[in-house]
Amino acid sequence: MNKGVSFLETGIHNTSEIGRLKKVLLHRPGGELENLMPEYLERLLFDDIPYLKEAQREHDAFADCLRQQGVEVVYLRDLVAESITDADVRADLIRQFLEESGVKDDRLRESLEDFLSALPDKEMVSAMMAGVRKSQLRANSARLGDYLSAAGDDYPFAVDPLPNLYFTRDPFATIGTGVSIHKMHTATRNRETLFGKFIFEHHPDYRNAPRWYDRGETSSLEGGDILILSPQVLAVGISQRTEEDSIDALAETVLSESKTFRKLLAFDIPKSRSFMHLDTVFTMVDRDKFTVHPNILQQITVFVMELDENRKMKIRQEDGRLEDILKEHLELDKVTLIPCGQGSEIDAAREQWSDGSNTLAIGPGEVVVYSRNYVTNRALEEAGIRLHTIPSAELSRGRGGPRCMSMPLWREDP
Ligand SMILES: NC(=[NH2+])NCCC[C@H](N)C(=O)O
Repeated sequence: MNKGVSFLETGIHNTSEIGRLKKVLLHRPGGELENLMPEYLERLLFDDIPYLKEAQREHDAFADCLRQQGVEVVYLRDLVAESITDADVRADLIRQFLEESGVKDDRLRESLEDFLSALPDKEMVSAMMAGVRKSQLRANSARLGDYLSAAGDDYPFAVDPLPNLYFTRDPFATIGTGVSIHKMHTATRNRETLFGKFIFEHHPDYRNAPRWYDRGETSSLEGGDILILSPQVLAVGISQRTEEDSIDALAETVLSESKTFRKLLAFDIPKSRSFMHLDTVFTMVDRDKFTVHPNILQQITVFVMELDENRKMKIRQEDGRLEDILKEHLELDKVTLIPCGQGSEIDAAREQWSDGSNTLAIGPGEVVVYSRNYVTNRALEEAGIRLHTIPSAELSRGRGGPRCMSMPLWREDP
């Protein structure tokens, strides 16, 4: 395939986990983290409140590390702002955003519309991401302030924050030259996918990308569950966040419409908060090497999905060890699994909780990892993997690592 042409056509080229990374989408955490309150943490999928200034410093170190390795970094806020191609698109974005934010009261909605409309594009997108405090609207209009006080509702937000946005891996995913836009498992994250919808409908560089899945579907699918093992083989987790029905639908479109993919391996993993996505327990670090959380290895079941000669989906369960299953389907001589925590049950559990198994490959055998997971990192190094280590004290409090915090837009073929 002519890479140059495909890149110009859809803006996306992502046929593996490990091909040299050329362009990646990040989100620098912003005001949304300062709208976290202890009583709403669980609903907002956080376990603690990161210190924003440090989280931004760590995130900038992540972006700089990628740039130093020749990766072009683009930011979600900028892509959304660049998708606002005219006044109608802008009005549409505001309208849909407020509708999906559950703003029902007319006066409140009008006041929010005024508030957002008065901001320049980038600031408006940041304000949507951060959420809107009622106190910000009160400051804008004394009359609305009286009304809000009279309404007797002491919930402090007119619009909730979107604190999980820095995990750009999840709301949509690039696969081959196309994209799947997701229906998220929780209401908290579902509004994030609206930004994806606008980018892939309006952004001049990305609006031609084929759509493998859409946010209007009824079952949930999240990007942390989607791994591109090779240009032919996709892996998708059946997890706390991704349902079997979604995998059936994704397999149907990707296997029949994409140029290269021939098989989908569905990984059934335990459904729990600490293993929310497949990429929290399993990531690819080289052509034939993977890092995996050893404490759940026995609990993973793999199903193979393929279209037969009549283009009917065939599904069969694989038995045997994970390394043998991977070896067979990736047509390799040998596969090495590198256990998170280097064989210690305790170190594995602790480091997996802070995303020790969640590596971002920027080329074959070369990955970005969190500094705090030093036991796992030693195991990776001993297995011959080259590490780029980034600071992680604050970012890790959101329960996601370097892979969760990145969405590749363009990788070279592996
Ligand atoms: N791809 C990932 N593993 N993403 C991690 C997302 C973490 C986020 N707090 C959530 O619960 O949704």
